[in-house]
Amino acid sequence: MTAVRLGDNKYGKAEVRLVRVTRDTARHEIEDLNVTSQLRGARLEGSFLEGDNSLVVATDTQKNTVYAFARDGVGSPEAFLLRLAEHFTGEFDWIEGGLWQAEQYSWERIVAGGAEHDHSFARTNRATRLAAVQVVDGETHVTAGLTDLTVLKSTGSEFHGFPRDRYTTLAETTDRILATSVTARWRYLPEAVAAGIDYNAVYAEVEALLLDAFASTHSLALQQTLWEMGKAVVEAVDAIAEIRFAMPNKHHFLVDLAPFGLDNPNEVFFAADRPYGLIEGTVVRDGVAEAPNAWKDLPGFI
Ligand SMILES: O=c1[nH]c(=O)c2[nH]c(=O)[nH]c2[nH]1
Repeated sequence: MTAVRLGDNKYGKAEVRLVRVTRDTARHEIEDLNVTSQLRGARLEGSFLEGDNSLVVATDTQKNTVYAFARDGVGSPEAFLLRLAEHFTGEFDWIEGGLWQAEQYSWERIVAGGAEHDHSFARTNRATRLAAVQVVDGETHVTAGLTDLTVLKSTGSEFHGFPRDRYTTLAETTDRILATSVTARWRYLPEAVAAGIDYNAVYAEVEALLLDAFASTHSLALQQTLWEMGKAVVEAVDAIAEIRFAMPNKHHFLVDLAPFGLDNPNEVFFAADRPYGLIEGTVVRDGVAEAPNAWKDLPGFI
């Protein structure tokens, strides 16, 4: 008979949509999140193997806990997820760990009648903020990040010097469009987490550093731009141990206008959506211990 066993597992409620309005004054604040809570524990095996639900903290209960905790405020997605992690692992002794994730959508105040409005907002859609708290083997890891940060340089990007073989058709260029949609996740040093981090301030700082490095790097390859962006973050923010990137190269091809008797001095492009180059890399602070568990089950990263 074939022997089988239950491998890695976790369970919970995915994509709990939460909007929290803070209305202590007439000037309201909003926090708009998508929260996922998943629990792990060796004793939960019975729920998979036999349908024994005696230790299953229902996914519905996890969802309710998210909303109940929001009554006391969110503050930052990282702090909110840490509260959830501490609650589930503290309240139920068989819950050994889990993965708590959040996306946060950004809104800005509408300017109405020349002034920022107190309670009207517009979605900015610049990037989606990411946060994750991972509890594995009694250790807590906090990662933060962003996705869909779409950026483009209309010059200041070259790509040449690559090997040519019989399948190579790509022309060398000293002036091309460089465009990408950045997904990045960075891991906070455990000692910085223990000392306390202003997660919202660091998020704003990292987003600004990424944009600054993308803009100010004269790029010889998207790989080099990735390195410069990561290096800027790790050098500037002491609390960050490493930053990982996934960057699609959103190719823009010069359109041949010669059939129409026109030249095209790098002005008219076809924005292809696929295939795309996919450049991934990690920039690591020298001397810090690796933490593979921090990245367990996080989408999009090796
Ligand atoms: O920045 C780039 N890196 C590559 O590895 C690559 N390969 C390619 O065809 N174009 C590019 N651009």
